[in-house]
Amino acid sequence: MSDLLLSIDDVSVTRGDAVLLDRVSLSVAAGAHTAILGRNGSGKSTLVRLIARDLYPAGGGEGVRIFGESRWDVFELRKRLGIVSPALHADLAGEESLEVMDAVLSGFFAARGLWRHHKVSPEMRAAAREALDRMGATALIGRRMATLSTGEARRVLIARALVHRPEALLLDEPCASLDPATRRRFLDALRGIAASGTTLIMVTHHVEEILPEIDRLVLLREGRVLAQGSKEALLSGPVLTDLFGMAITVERRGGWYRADLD
Ligand SMILES: Nc1ncnc2c1ncn2[C@@H]1O[C@H](COP(=O)(O)OP(=O)(O)OP(=O)(O)O)[C@@H](O)[C@H]1O
Repeated sequence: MSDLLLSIDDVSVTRGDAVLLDRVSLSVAAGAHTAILGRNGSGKSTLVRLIARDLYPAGGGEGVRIFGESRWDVFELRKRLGIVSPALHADLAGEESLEVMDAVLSGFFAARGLWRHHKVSPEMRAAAREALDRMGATALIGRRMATLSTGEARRVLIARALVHRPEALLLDEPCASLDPATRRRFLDALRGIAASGTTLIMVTHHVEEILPEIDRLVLLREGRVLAQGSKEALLSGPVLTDLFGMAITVERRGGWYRADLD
C-alpha cells in the first residue's frame, strides 16, 4: 500500500487551445501538511478540480492517484478527502432556507441540503456537532446559511467536510475575503485540525496564510510546477521573486512568514 496521499505524474489539462496544467508532476505524502502556492491564473483551482475529480486530464485519469488509487467513486473519495472550494461556498452559502446543522449533516449524503429520504442517525448528529465544535461554530446552529458572514459560512463548510473524519482536507483559498483578525482566528482553527492528524493541503496565493504546521510547498507558475520541497528551502526572497515575477523579500516571524514587495 502506498503512503502517498496524492501523486500526480506528468498530467496535463487542456481546454480548447488553452493549456491549464502543463505536464504537472507532484506528490504529497500522508501526514505532510502542504501549501500549493502560485499567483492568479497559475492553475491552482484547476489542480483542485483535478484532484476533486471535477475534471479529467488529457489522455485519461491514470496519472492522478489518491491514496494510491487512480479510480474513485467520488462519494467514497469525499469520505477520505474532504474538499472545500469557493464553488462549494457559493453553492451552499446561497441556500436561503438551509440551516447550519442541516448543512453540516448534508455532508454525509454529498447533498446540498437535507431531504426526506436522508436518514440521519444520532451518531451522524453527534459527529456534526463535534465537527462544528472543532471549527468553533456551535453557536451558529439554528442560523440559516444565507444569513452567515463569509468567515462563519467558511467554518460551517469545513465542519461539513470534517463529518467523515477524513484523512485529509483540501482547502482552496480558505481565507479569501476574511479580514486580518478573522483570518488569524480561522487559521488557528485550521491549526487545530492539522494537529489532530488530518493532513491539510491548502491552496493560496498568500505566504501569510501558510500555517506553521505546513512544512511542504508546491509552487505553481503558468500551469507548471516551478518547485516542490520543504518550506524552509522554498520560502525565500529569490524563489518567490521568481514565482510572482516581482522583487519580493520574505520575513519569518515565529512559525509564520510574511512576504513584501521590495
Ligand atoms: N475553461 C477554460 N478555458 C480556457 N482557459 C481557462 C479555462 N479555465 C481556466 N482557464 C485559464 O487557465 C488558467 C488557470 O486558471 P485557474 O483558475 O486554475 O488559476 P488559479 O491559479 O486558480 O487563479 P486564481 O488564483 O485567480 O483563482 C488561467 O489563465 C485561466 O484563465
